[in-house]
Amino acid sequence: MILDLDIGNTLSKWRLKDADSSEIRSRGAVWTREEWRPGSDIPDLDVVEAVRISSVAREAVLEQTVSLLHSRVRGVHVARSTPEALGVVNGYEEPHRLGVDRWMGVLAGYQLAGGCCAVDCGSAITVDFVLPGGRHLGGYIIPGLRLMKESLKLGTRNVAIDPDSEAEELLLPGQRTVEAVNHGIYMAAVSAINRIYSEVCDREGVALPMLLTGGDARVMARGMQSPHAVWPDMVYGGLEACFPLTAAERAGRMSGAPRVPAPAGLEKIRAGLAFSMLL
Ligand SMILES: Nc1ncnc2c1ncn2[C@@H]1O[C@H](COP(=O)(O)OP(=O)(O)O)[C@@H](O)[C@H]1O
Ligand SMILES: CC(C)(COP(=O)(O)O)[C@@H](O)C(=O)NCCC(=O)O
Ligand SMILES: [K+]
Repeated sequence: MILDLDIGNTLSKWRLKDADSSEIRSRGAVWTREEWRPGSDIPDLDVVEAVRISSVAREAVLEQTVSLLHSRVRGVHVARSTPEALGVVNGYEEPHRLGVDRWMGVLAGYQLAGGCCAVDCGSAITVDFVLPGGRHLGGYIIPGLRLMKESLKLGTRNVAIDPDSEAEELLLPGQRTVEAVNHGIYMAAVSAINRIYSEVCDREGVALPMLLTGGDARVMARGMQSPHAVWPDMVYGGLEACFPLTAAERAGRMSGAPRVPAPAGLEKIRAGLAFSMLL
């Protein structure tokens, strides 16, 4: 079995992949914490022959995790952000500072779709662009839905929030505090992504397919104006592409990859942008 780990700021996600059949056998998530030990909520390492890790947690957490794994597993592969990989040139001035989960998403997106807009809706929402030739432009970082809610709670006296409720009637003005917060934050996040996408496509003169991942990908997808696909395993896709271990991976196939969404025409994107400027 191959154990894939995606350690985010909120949740540490794992999945077990059969090295022979390439099938995903099980998956789970635990809160990201200081220490990571196999236990009831974490898979049994006896069946694991290789581990692949993407981590944006504190370096000490990663080091501890890796040393724990090294004593039990033969192959431990830790992903790093690099200046170039798999035909993509990292757009950051200091490439190693790009969050490795973003880099994994960009590499997976490029392998699947060529140029694309990769959106990761987790603790933070990140929007990254890579052009058809493989040039990563860099991206945008905004607080995720939960962080936005928590910041309101921290910074105000009378704003009650419900961290677990999702906005439903998104466009309506809220008539209770919780509703006003949910709708406001949802509008802030989806409007930002829609605008960023249109502005960058307009500027670069190319309509790019949009791929979404992360804990809030599904709810965010409902507000996207452009054709898009949700790919829950996009970060894992980057790990597969960087460290191919199975026959399918060596042939370039990534588990759970969606069909590439056909983007709207550039003219339509530009028309939408012009319309939004008039409002
Ligand atoms: N059951 C859940 N538990 C925790 N967070 C959830 C859950 N469902 C959705 N979320 C949302 O997903 C986010 C975490 O998504 P994830 O992509 O795992 O983040 P990260 O990679 O930053 O750890 C939370 O901030 C929250 O908004
Ligand atoms: C932007 C992030 C916090 C997103 O992390 P996540 O929401 O997935 O937990 C992470 O990619 C990160 O720590 N990046 C380093 C800074 C950067 O990418 O510029
Ligand atoms: K993220």
